[in-house]
Amino acid sequence: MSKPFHGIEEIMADFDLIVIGAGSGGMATARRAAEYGQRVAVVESARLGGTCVNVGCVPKKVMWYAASLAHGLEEAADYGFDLTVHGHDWARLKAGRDAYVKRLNGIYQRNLDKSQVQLIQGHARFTDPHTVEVAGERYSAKRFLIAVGGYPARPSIPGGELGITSDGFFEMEALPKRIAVVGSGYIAVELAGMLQSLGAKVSLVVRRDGVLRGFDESLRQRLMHQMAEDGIKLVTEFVPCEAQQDDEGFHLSAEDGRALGPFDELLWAIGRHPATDALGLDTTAVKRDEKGFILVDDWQATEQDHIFAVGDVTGRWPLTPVAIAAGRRLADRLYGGQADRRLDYHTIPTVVFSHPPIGTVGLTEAEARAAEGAEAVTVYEGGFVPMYYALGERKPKGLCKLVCVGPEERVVGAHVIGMGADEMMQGFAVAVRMGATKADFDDTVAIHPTTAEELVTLR
Ligand SMILES: Cc1cc2nc3c(=O)[nH]c(=O)nc-3n(C[C@H](O)[C@H](O)[C@H](O)COP(=O)(O)OP(=O)(O)OC[C@H]3O[C@@H](n4cnc5c(N)ncnc54)[C@H](O)[C@@H]3O)c2cc1C
Ligand SMILES: NC(=O)c1ccc[n+]([C@@H]2O[C@H](COP(=O)([O-])OP(=O)(O)OC[C@H]3O[C@@H](n4cnc5c(N)ncnc54)[C@H](O)[C@@H]3O)[C@@H](O)[C@H]2O)c1
Repeated sequence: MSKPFHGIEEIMADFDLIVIGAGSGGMATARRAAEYGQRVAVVESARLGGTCVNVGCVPKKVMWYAASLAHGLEEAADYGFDLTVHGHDWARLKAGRDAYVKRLNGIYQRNLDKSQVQLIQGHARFTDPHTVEVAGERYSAKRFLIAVGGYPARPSIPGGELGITSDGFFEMEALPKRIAVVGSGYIAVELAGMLQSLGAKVSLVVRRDGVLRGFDESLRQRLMHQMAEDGIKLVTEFVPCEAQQDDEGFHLSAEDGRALGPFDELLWAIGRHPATDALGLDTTAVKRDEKGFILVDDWQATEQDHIFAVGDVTGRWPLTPVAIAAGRRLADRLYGGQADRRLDYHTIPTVVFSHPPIGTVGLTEAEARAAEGAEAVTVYEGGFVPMYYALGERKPKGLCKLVCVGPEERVVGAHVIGMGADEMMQGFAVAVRMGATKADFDDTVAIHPTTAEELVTLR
């Protein structure tokens, strides 16, 4: 099927654009390009929707809702409900979750059909800069988008192959009684919280002093405090050097000689690798960094002028809406006549679905001080207990913080941990992006009684 390729203008290619990977970034770009009248194909080796739909955001959020309900059941008595809970049916939850994901896979297929994007099923590999091979067939295109995402890492230590990763978490048929979650990023924190809330005894094993390095220090400390109160055992400064499994379960050994275990399950949540190894990139001019992430410029362009990359594979802000936004803007620029369109990677809001959740946008206090000088930074911070907890014993404390710079006190960072932080941050992100000052926040009339009002009443 492949045809000679002499340059973008004169070629006779099978497609205008071939997208490799039908995940968040790939699907969004393919459909947007097709809307502009391009002949588009998308190649996918697994299920439509990629990480987010199948083993990421979506099934994760279902589990977070389940965990939040578990907390809600505890608090129901404070509100007068006389409930007897007869345990939790993990298999039923998993079946419902799997069925929902399957429905989404179907919706993605229908969306491709509606957009007239051709789906090519199989693993794509470049055979030259203008051709990919999929299941023995060759396809050429004027342009390519690499949106292959990544996969969960395992440590290169003896026993690193034991246990599961986040992919395995979504296959678990039952709740383990005792589990070690190794890692300290988003995934470790989120999965540890869900497992604990649903009844597992969780040890969260981190290499350094705590979780979520890079997040604002106040949020990190508050979250670690709450995790401990909720019964999660945080094991710090533990650098695993070996994992073992015997009749009793899994065991972990650390470089300093400490040992942990036994556990019924061991979950590695230590980051993700880009899926670039088997892509045939050596037949192109596309460059990767030392970890395998594809190097792109501010326009998502690689070193090969007709090959672009978006999403996790670029190693920048590995979040679904970021992959989507970068991809859609790329299509607008290449096919929609919008020459300046590209994603601004500053001020990206994000949520950690912990218990309670974290919502954050912009600079942390430490980042602002480093960027602007300590004397230019003013910080407003306050703790609160959401009114929801007023009637009961359990009172998870929230915290919110505004990081401001300059005499005008422009808000460059907004950080919240507490009930509702997940839903409230989107709107505040708009304000921060627009350059709102502390006075703008103060001048905004509060909505009462809510958690969100804490951010406009900070003194
Ligand atoms: C447990 C977990 C929870 C998460 N929760 C959130 C969240 O709450 N919010 C959020 O914003 N983000 C979350 N993320 C991150 C989010 O899932 C990713 O940022 C997003 O999916 C990246 O999209 P992508 O298009 O870059 O890649 P992906 O979605 O990973 O899609 C890549 C696709 O390419 C396919 N592929 C790979 N190689 C080839 C090849 N050679 N040929 C053909 N197809 C190929 C893969 O099968 C895959 O379907 C989470 C991730 C995980 C793992
Ligand atoms: N709510 C969300 O939006 C959400 C949820 C989950 C994941 N994600 C995205 O997915 C990405 C990947 O998540 P992640 O949690 O896997 O990665 P991460 O990069 O956030 O965290 C990995 C952590 O593992 C630690 N680590 C690395 N090697 C280790 C080792 N050998 N032993 C012990 N610890 C080790 C690191 O210090 C790091 O803190 C995130 O960066 C995030 O962008 C987003």
